[in-house]
Amino acid sequence: MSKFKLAMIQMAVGMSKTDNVAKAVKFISEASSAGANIITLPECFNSPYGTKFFPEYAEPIPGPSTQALSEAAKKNNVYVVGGSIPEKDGDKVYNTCAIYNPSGELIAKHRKVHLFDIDVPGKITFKESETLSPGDQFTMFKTPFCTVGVGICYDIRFAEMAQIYANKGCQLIVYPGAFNMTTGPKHWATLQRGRALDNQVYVGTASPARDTEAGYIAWGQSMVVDPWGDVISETDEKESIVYADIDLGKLEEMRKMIPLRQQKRHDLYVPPSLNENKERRGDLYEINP
Ligand SMILES: O=C(O)CCC(=O)C(=O)O
Repeated sequence: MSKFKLAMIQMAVGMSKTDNVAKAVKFISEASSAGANIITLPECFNSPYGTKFFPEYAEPIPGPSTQALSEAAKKNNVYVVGGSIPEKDGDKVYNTCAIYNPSGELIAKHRKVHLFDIDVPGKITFKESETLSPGDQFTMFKTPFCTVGVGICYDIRFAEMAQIYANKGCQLIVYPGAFNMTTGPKHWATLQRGRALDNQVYVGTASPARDTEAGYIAWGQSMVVDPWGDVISETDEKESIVYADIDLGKLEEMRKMIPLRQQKRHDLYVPPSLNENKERRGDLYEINP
């Protein structure tokens, strides 16, 4: 099954959690009717994006929002990469993506590992760490179509993470994300094309639709990039579904023509301290064809 259809849902997210979840379920059903096999929701699909909202909207996994995703995955016989929700675990809140298989089983959970703490004076200051805790694991899952790596939004800026996913066999990396009106136009597409080109993988992103009335205005422009770095499907700022036909044959062909994976000088990239630690080095640079 080297060909499949990927859908990235760009949905408007409002103040009502119930409405947000109902909308996500409706979009999953629509994407499935259009033939999608793997469907990704945006970051924070059940809650407005903002540090004050995270604790208020947080719930455990499983909980009502992810239970709805589990049922939608099963009913529509699809993989659902559940964007993210504020996840409550004890006294901590994480920005977490729950992933369901077509039987409705939770097969993986990614807690955003790099928290979005930036300060661009006069433009945007945001500090997720005010209310969120970071995850401490990378997350991959296997499907009959391909192996998928998961990152959330700011995670896309960290090239090593994508490289580790690719080295461990991922052919697709998905990033539910909510870039903003400052970094969106400057970095969003470039980062995706960079991650795709460096690692010769497909990259897909799903953003909330833009709401100019919101406290945090998401950029939108969900897209899918192929291993050549070409944007093969994208949308503007409004609600919509981005579909892409993924062809792993094209990925393999590209990797043969430009054999970066065989040419990498792993012996030169590793700092001496790591070089002595074979186990850790293997973890970083193990190649999984
Ligand atoms: O990296 C950026 O510019 C935006 C990141 C972001 O919005 C997020 O991590 O939620």
